[in-house]
Amino acid sequence: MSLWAIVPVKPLRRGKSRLSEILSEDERYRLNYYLLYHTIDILLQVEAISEILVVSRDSDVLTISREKGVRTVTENGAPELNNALRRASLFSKLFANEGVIIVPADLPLITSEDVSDFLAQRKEPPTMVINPDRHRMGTNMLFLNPAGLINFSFGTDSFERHCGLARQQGAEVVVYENPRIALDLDVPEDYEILQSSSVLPVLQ
Ligand SMILES: Nc1nc2c(ncn2[C@@H]2O[C@H](COP(=O)(O)OP(=O)(O)OP(=O)(O)O)[C@@H](O)[C@H]2O)c(=O)[nH]1
Ligand SMILES: C=C(OP(=O)(O)O)C(=O)O
Repeated sequence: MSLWAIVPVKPLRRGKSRLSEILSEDERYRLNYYLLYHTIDILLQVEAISEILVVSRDSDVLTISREKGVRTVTENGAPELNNALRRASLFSKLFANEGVIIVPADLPLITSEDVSDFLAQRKEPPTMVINPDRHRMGTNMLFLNPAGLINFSFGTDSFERHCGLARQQGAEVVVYENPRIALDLDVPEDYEILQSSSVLPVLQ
């Protein structure tokens, strides 16, 4: 039995561009580097996850990930999150007979217990577990079983869209709302919330 985690990662010098008002390019690079390590370290501790797959077009991201002992897939085609996830999913669904969990690398507060608790919500397939962002608009964590249950549709207002797509497939949808999973680091306001929780030592 096999449950795969897929982690999409933008090039370290390009990711978190919406923070460019408050962080220099070097600071954003260091932040992205920290978030990549943090995400892999957390996922390595989650017992229910059998394989971790990082998808990126950045050779440094792929090298770091392999050094940490996780699988990688090189993104191809137009640089876009749903394309990258589709490619990783094509590979993982050959093996992931217990489904896939999508974990964006910009959830700085998550712990391995949060991921385990999220996965504990899964039902018999077809099923989807989803944790929206703190505005209940975006999608911050997604579990699908079977792995190809829906076509990924990340982007503006993806929370309701992902729920609708899964229901169209007759899947049982569980909405899980853990506030740590709900905090993704997108805009300066998110960064201010994080600074007050002292979880980003690399930039302090
Ligand atoms: N492989 C891959 N990952 C992506 C791509 N776009 C976003 N991601 C990753 O998907 C997750 C969520 O992305 P966003 O919240 O949009 O973060 P971001 O793209 O770094 O942020 P901005 O540059 O501010 O738009 C992060 O782990 C990103 O690194 C992409 O085109 N390819
Ligand atoms: C891509 C998404 O969000 P963001 O880029 O705002 O993190 C999403 O939630 O579907």
